[in-house]
Amino acid sequence: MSVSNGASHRSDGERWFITGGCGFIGRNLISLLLGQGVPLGSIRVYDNHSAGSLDDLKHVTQAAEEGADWGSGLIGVWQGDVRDALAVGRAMQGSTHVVHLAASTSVTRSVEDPLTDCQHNVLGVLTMLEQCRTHPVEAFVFASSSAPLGAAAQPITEETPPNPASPYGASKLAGEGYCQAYANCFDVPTSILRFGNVYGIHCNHTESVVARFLLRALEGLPLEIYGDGTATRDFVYVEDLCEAIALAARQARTHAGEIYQIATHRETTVNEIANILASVLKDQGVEGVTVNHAQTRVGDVQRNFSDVAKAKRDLGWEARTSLQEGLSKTADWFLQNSR
Ligand SMILES: C[C@H]1O[C@H](OP(=O)(O)OP(=O)(O)OC[C@H]2O[C@@H](n3cnc4c(=O)[nH]c(N)nc43)[C@H](O)[C@@H]2O)[C@@H](O)[C@@H](O)C1=O
Repeated sequence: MSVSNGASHRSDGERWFITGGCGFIGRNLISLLLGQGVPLGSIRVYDNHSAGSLDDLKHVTQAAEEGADWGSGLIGVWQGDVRDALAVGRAMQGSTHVVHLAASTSVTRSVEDPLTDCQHNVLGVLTMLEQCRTHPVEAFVFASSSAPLGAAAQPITEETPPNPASPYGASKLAGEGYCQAYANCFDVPTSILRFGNVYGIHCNHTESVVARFLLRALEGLPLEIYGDGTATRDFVYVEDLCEAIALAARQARTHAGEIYQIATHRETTVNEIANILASVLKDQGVEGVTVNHAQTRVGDVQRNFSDVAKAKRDLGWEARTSLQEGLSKTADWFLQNSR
């Protein structure tokens, strides 16, 4: 099957509501939707400004304004907490496609403070789903992760039994459960996407390995590898991931309650990431990148990569960007924006 990832979709009548839309993935999703022809006034962002603000969004488009209304010709940015049912209910009025990206995304922070992780990730999604029960929508896309699966046999598939290795994995698993329950019990068209390790442009998420490596290299500091660097992950380029979000949202009614792994089926070690980045940076004039080793983190799994056949079969999606190309684009963006 040839996969076009939905480039020519008609977007008439869609009104996108993106929680966490000022953050890394949100900014890229907005950029993709605008490129697909979704009008500015058909996109609304709901964000607590913890990982991004209106100013960050302005790297993607200048046409965004606090509180702008649907159809105003501007992206509306509404500030609020996803656990605040009243505020989120008000902001969501009129939306058709909800993408729930707002979350606490750090495995390490979840180990330090499991309760806060739970409050953001579990109560957050539940509050959003409650709103979709009372204000019906065409789609509710939930940003999950491979973290619910923990140290499972590799590659993981949608059939792999969950066994979270961290509170973060547990909170994402609970979110998946609520999405399935709301699809089964209340007919909310939920789509659960388990993201691989996302990297790419417009990233200010300084805790993920690619961003941290780049920021340190550009400051002339050694890359810090936790453990011996043989841990593996499945790195997916953010633009590819956003194509999957848009496709899943537009097909949520057909596949309500389904889980999809959104990654590349390629297993890459942290050492390989360090090596590719060092060579990409060298090509761009940043020489002499070095590496330090630090202790392994609690809650980390050793191996993780995903079978992605189900997303290709049902959604018509597959990742298109090679690791070399994606890391090169990412390094380029950091060189231009982080100094
Ligand atoms: C799917 C899942 O993906 C992410 O969780 P993560 O896999 O913990 O991501 P990470 O980028 O923190 O670590 C990846 C690997 O890289 C190792 N590592 C080495 N050296 C450094 C280092 O210097 N920094 C970091 N951060 N990691 C390092 C680290 O020990 C681990 O083995 C989240 O986005 C999460 O939201 C999510 O859903």
